[in-house]
This record gives sequence, structure tokens and C-alpha cells, in this order.
Amino acid sequence: MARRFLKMHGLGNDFVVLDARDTPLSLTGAQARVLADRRFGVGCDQIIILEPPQSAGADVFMRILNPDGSESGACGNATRCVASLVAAEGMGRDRLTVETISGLLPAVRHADGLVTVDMGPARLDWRQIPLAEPADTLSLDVGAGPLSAPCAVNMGNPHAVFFVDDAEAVDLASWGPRLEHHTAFPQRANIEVATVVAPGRVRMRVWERGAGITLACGSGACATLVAAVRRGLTGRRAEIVMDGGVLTIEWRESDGHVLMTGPVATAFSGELDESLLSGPCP
Ligand SMILES: N[C@H](CCC[C@H](N)C(=O)O)C(=O)O
Repeated sequence: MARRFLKMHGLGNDFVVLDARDTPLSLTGAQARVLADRRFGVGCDQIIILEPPQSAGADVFMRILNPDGSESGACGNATRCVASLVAAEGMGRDRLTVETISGLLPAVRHADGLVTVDMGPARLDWRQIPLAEPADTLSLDVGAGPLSAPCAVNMGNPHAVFFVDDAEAVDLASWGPRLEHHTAFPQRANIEVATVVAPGRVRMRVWERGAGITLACGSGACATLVAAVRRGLTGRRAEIVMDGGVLTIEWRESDGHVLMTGPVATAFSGELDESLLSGPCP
């Protein structure tokens, strides 16, 4: 049976969105790899599968698969896209909750089309990242090339944020994969390099776990803000400037939750040919 999809993105971090709420769908790692492949398949940074909510209070369950077939516990840019999609179904509903394997994420769609997601609490204990052994997550004894002493934050997925003098100058294609697979990270990690370019404004580039360099990373922007606050580099609200655009992030004092605000976009819709998920994989 052919299956329809939506191609959406948040600041150029792009997604193939499949709706499995009425017709169940489970993709093997190999199928995810071919679907996410930019030549053999549709191509995307993550595959997003909408499923019926599992918890009371949730409006939709969002499953997140990386192009390498691994599953992630968070995808901030996609959460905004899904929130906007489901809100539009609800005839003017602007508040809803997206569920992931990491928890419930309340979202609100604003009149200007921007979406704010409560990405939940920043998890900062070494066990929550997770790390292979006890460590101070404020500054890890981890490095490669010019990068060292990252701050580790879990936003439903693991991040290691390296502060540098010039984020543009970092050879992320070289150092990103080595750090993603560093032995300190038993579940690997998303790797951010960040430079505070002005008060309340941080330039960040990202090597995503299981995906590589992407134009933007919502959970990475959240992790970067939290790391910057912990290091005394910014206040609790800042703009994170990525290759694809800017997200506004706030680490709420009252409950430690991280709020992310940014745009969403739909590029096109289409239909997956049956052969795509049954044929030979690259
Ligand atoms: N692009 C996503 C992050 C994907 C994270 C994934 N690469 C992982 O394995 O954690 C975002 O906007 O938050």
C-alpha cells in the first residue's frame, strides 16, 4: 500500500513525516536508512512517525528516527512541526501536547505561526546524559583536535556543547564523528560548537548523532543555552544562531524546563512508492 508523507522542516532541519495514527507503521533500521537517503529515498535529517498518544494528556505520539536508523528521544524542530500540523487539524486549536519516548512536550502555536515547545527539564546528572562513568557534566575530560572540556546536557537526547572562540572555524566534519562516538558517551552524543557573539546571542553549529551536520537542531539549541547559562556566559534567555536560522531559548527558573520558540515550514507532500520500503537498501 502506498503511503503518503509530508516533507517539513524547522530552519532547514528537515523531516519526512509519516502519519501512522490510523494505519500502523514500523520501519526497520534499513528501511529508515533508505527513506532518509537523499538519492535512494526522499531524504531528510530525521524520519518522524505520528502514532496514537500513549499517555493521558497527550494529543499525538511522535517517533523519531535518524538517517542511520537509530531512534532519538528528542527532536525540537520536528516537535514544532508536529505541533503545528496537529493544531491545524484541530480547527484553531493552538495548545496541544506532543509525546515522545522522553516525555510529554506541551506546545503552543502563536498567531504569527511561530511555535513554542516546552522541551522539558534539562537533565544534568552524569547518569542522565548518560556518561560511561561519574563526571562533572559542567566540564568533561573529553576532546578531539581543537575541541575540549564540553558541557553535557540531556534534553531527551544526549548533547556535548563545546565553547570555542570561533564556531565558524571548527572542522566539524572531522571532529564531529569522532566526538559523537567518544567512549565517554555510551549512547553516543549530539555535538555542538558554540561561540557567544553578543550578550544574549550564541552562534552554534551542530554535528547530530546519527545524522551528521544539520542546518539547525532544536534540542541542541536548548542544550547550548543551558550550557551557556551554567558557564555564566549568557542569561537564561538567548537567541541561538544556527546555519539555518535563529531559535529563542529560555531556561525557566521556576521548574528548570527549557522553552524553545521558532518557525515551522512544509515544503511538499508526496507518496512513497511501495518498492521504496521493500526493495534493496543502499
Ligand atoms: N534535529 C533534532 C535533534 C535530533 C537528535 C538526534 N540526532 C539524536 O540522535 O539525538 C532537533 O531539532 O532537536
